[in-house]
Formats: sequence, structure tokens, C-alpha cells
Amino acid sequence: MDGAQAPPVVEAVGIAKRFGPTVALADGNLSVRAGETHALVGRNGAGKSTLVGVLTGLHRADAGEVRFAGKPAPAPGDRAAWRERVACVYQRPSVVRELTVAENLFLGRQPRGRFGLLSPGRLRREAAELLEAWAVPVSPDLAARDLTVEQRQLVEIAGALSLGARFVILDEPTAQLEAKAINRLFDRLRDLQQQGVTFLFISHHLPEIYEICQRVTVFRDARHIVTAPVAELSHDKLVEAMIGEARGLVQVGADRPSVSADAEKVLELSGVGVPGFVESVDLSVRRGEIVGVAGSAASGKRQLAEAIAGLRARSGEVRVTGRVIKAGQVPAALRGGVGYLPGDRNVDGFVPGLSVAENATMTIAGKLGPRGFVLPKVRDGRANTMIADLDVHTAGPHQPVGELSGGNAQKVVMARALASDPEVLVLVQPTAGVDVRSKESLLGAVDEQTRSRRGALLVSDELDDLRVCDRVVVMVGGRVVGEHPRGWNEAELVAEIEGIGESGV
Ligand SMILES: Nc1ncnc2c1ncn2[C@@H]1O[C@H](COP(=O)(O)OP(=O)(O)OP(=O)(O)O)[C@@H](O)[C@H]1O
Repeated sequence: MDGAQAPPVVEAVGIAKRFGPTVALADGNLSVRAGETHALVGRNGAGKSTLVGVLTGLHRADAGEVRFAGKPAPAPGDRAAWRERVACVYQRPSVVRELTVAENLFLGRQPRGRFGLLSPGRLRREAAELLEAWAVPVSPDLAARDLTVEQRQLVEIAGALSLGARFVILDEPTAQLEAKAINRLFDRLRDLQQQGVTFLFISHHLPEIYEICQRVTVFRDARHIVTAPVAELSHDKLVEAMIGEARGLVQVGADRPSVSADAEKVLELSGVGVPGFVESVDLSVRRGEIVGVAGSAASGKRQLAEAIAGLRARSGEVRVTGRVIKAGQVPAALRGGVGYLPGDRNVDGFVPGLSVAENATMTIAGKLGPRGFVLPKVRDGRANTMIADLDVHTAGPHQPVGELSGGNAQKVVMARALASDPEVLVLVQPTAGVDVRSKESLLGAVDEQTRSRRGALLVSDELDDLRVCDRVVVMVGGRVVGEHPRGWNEAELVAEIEGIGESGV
């Protein structure tokens, strides 16, 4: 077998890791061959991030062994030795926003000129060389805060390679990217693979696994289930390994009743504008209706949602069940009947130190007991219902959300959006980082919650999300340019979304 003689780039055997009472990994095994792109998949909470923590030396395993190229892993405190062997590009940026790209690349190891003095010119030059060597089309002078997600990931990969690592872990690298950027990233990964870089690729988007990876490892319930070439594991078999049962996935919302043309308008936007992002949008959502909003990153779709939720200044009028909502005020939107799920849970979604119950009921704290006094029993009761309804994998309502896996944290954010019993749900990328079955339960919740009771505006790049919608509008350059009723044609929808001169990297 090819490459069978060379020791694996990384090998983890029998890894166990507990966090207090939680068994995050019971039997974690992984073997990645030199030069391959290896997928690691599993449901939310399966233990993928925990394994990454162990493989990068951030977590010390309770049991098991990690070997790099056949040799034992470095001592836990020897960060430099770890960085030479492995790097991880996380969803959350690890660059310092205030510094330039060049300063970030050489953070803590600035090239020094004569007499040991720091040389800004040399720093810039070496950074430019490094970026060019790995074909990263980014200026070294750019401030890190101005990087797109795509650029930031490439800069982080180049930085890792410059430290000597030839094994890079990508933790859901496509979660915040749109289709064109994903294609560009994949092209870059293929180039780097050609140059001898090995990747471990974590994603909940299974088609991507087939597109970019040669082998796949599946974890379920803290254990290794299978490792196989992707060509030998069909999509159904892969899903079966992940969820542990041979039942196909359900197409959520396939049987939604049609929305009556005279159903009440729960949300009405008239001439809504957001300076710099949205020109003028007229749109309404009826009771019982899910309206999808699609568009590229520059379309203004996210900013439109944020304006409805009171997070941005806006012009024009927003009405919920006929009542005007004051602009730019989150409490006004909330009181007026808007339930909001933000696009980036790591930034706006939850307070990591607070419990599942506290986070989920944050918007209704005044309604959990007499005179605004929170009765823990009432709060926990609400939280337990939500944990069951949304299938949240947690030790219980008192566990801090910061300890949950990414997908489970997202379910808590969804619960919070629903907690105030809103007239209209405004959801931005609700299934980002969520596994196949959890996607079903999250979209299932949106479907169920909007049958007759309320409406939803669902802003997403995900075709699976948009399929649940009764109709999808497409935004380009801050305006609505088209509308597609349920059953839309994928090619037509994508063409309309992408059919603009999008700025490249
Ligand atoms: N610091 C921590 N403290 C307590 N529990 C933790 C901690 N980190 C992870 N866990 C728990 O360990 C389990 C595995 O989580 P992990 O983040 O490894 O899953 P994952 O497969 O990466 O999931 P996702 O796809 O949702 O990111 C989960 O039950 C999680 O709640």
C-alpha cells in the first residue's frame, strides 16, 4: 500500500480525556498519513475538538499516546516543539487584530537587524517573501482586523508553515465562507498538499469531505468508529457511522402547508436601509411563513437582519404585527416581538461563563418568577424542555455554555431566540457548525415553530437551510433582486446569488 512504510505524520492511540464528570474522549484513535488530507467527522460533542486539543498539546490526555512521525509527542510545556510539528487554524481568529499581517507572522520572533535591533523593513520583507512562497495573495502591511475570514485563514496557514509545521489542522474552515471563497480555499489546499503539507480537515459539510479528502475518520460518543478511504464509504454509510443508526435523513419542511395570501403580516419592512450595506428593502413575512434571504457576503443580508434586531442604525420602517419598531434598539425589537439568532455565536451568541439555563432564558429573565425575581425551578424547567426539544448534548441546565461543543452551544442560542415567544424569528446562519442530525432538529424547530404560530426570516448561505423556506429572496448590493418560490432550482438560485462581480481575495 502506498505510503504504508513511512510512519504516520501523526498517530493518536487510545486517547481518553475527561472534563470533570464529562467523558469528552473515551477511545480516541487517529492515524494520518504523510501528504493526505484526512477528514475528521462526528456529531456535535463527539470529541473532535478535544482530540485537536490533545494533538496540539493544549490538553493533556488522561490516557493514550500521541506520536509524530513515529516519535513520542514533545513534553507538554515545550510549545516551540509542538508548533514545529502541528498547527491548527481555528474558526476563531488567532491573529492579533491591532497588528499588521507581517507583525502577526513574526509575533514573538521578529527578525532583528545588526546589533539585535528590531528592523521593521526586514520584518516586512521577510513577511512578503513568506506570503509569496506559499502563494498567499495578501499584503504584509494590511491590519489583521481588515482581513477577510479567507485571508486570515491563509495567513495563519502560512505562519504555521514558516514555523516548520507540515501538518495543519483545519477546524471547520468553511463554516463562515461563501461558495466562491470555499472553492478558492480548496484550490490552495490542493496546491499545498502537492507541496507536501498534510491536513486534518474537520467539517460538518459532508460533500466537502468527498471533494477534498482522501480518507475519513468518524468519531461517535467519544470513540473512534471507523477510518476508511472516502471512495469506499458512501454518504449513507458515513452518516450511519456518525449517528449510529441506519435511518436516512429527513427533508425538513417537505410537507409545510401553503401560506394563505391573506395571512397576517408578522413582519413588514418598508424602504429599510442600512448605511453602507442595504439600499432600500421592502419585504414581508406572513404568519406561518419562512422567508429565506440569500446573497453573497457583500449583499447586505446579514446587516439587514441585524437592523431588524435593533443592532444597527437604519432608515425606513419595520413593523411587527402592524406595530412600528423603534430603530437601533435591541430591547425595543425584543419587546416588539423579534426573536434573534446572531450569525456568529462566538461573538454575539452566548455568555460562555453562564449556564445553559441562564443563557437560554436571558431574554425572558423578567418572566421567570414574581416581580422579575428569577425562580431557579422555573428557569431550569424551561431549560430542560428546551434541552429535550432541541436535543442539546449537555450535562444539564447548570453546565456553562462555554463547556459545550460548538453545535450544542448553537442550539442554546436558538433556544434563547425562541424563549421570548416572538412573533417573528430572525435567524442568521442558524446551522453553522451543526452536525447532520442536529441540523434536522434545529431546522425542524424552525419549521414547527412557524406552522400557524409565527413567521421567520432565515438569512443563510446554506442551501439545506433555504430548502425549508416557503420562498427565498436574493439580495445583491443591498437590494432584493429576485424571489424563488419553494422547490426552486438550485442552479438558478446560485447563479442569481453569485451573478455579480464579486471582489476576489
Ligand atoms: N472545557 C470543557 N469543560 C467541560 N466539558 C467539555 C470541555 N470541552 C469539551 N467538553 C465536553 O466534551 C464533549 C466533547 O466536546 P468536543 O468539543 O470535543 O466535541 P466536538 O466533536 O468538537 O463537537 P462540535 O462539532 O459541536 O464542535 C462535549 O460533551 C463537551 O461538552
